[in-house]
Amino acid sequence: MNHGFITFEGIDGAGKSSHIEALAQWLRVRGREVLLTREPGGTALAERLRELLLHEPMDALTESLLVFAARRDHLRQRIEPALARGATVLCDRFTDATFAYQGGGRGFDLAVLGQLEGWVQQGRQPDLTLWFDLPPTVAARRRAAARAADRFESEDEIFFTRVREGYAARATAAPERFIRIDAEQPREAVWAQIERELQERGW
Ligand SMILES: Nc1ncnc2c1ncn2[C@@H]1O[C@H](COP(=O)(O)OP(=O)(O)O)[C@@H](O)[C@H]1O
Ligand SMILES: Cc1cn([C@H]2C[C@H](O)[C@@H](COP(=O)(O)OP(=O)(O)O)O2)c(=O)[nH]c1=O
Repeated sequence: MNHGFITFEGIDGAGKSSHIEALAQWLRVRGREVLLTREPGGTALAERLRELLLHEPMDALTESLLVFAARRDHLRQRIEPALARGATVLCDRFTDATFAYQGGGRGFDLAVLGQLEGWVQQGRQPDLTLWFDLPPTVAARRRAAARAADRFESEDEIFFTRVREGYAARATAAPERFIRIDAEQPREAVWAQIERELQERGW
């Protein structure tokens, strides 16, 4: 039976948060220890950096350094120890979000992001990435109905189109770990796809 590191990705409003808890339950009833966490965040330090990232104005390099600083702390304090004891880690966003938002959305240098990724992760990559993909217009409609926008969520459709392209490029570069979830479907169909994809892969 598979275990390891699963990440959830997609533009804001794609429906990730609605399914991550359901997947945690699905794994727990199958006897797995599950760590449910998120980025930026997951440790006291990283949650403080998250507050700054979501609300304080800053340039794309500062943003990139802060998300990777938060990630470093999160990996060392929580993700790596959980994987070492055999738990399954479910993380709401990880480095693909940095390539999509800072790289795609903000247009920041992908080569620099690749170097930071190498330093911070020392080769660690998710075993599986569920990419919730849908048109930015649909996601914007869902967000508008659900919550007040933070610094990223107030960006326009062009920004989210670039973020989506950033995810698509990461998926093309690592097809073995990416699963594209059709997030435009009704909730039940999204969940059915997630369950099917995991079962097919022996999770
Ligand atoms: N498949 C779906 N169809 C319609 N609305 C959805 C679907 N999945 C989630 N939603 C709604 O869209 C909003 C954003 O979902 P959320 O899970 O917070 O997205 P994310 O975590 O990806 O930003 C919420 O109000 C949620 O109830
Ligand atoms: C992990 C990560 C997130 N982000 C952004 C994307 C999201 O808009 C925001 C927070 O993500 P998220 O937790 O999905 O927001 P919410 O709680 O509102 O659903 O941070 C980056 O820009 N780069 C990153 O590396």
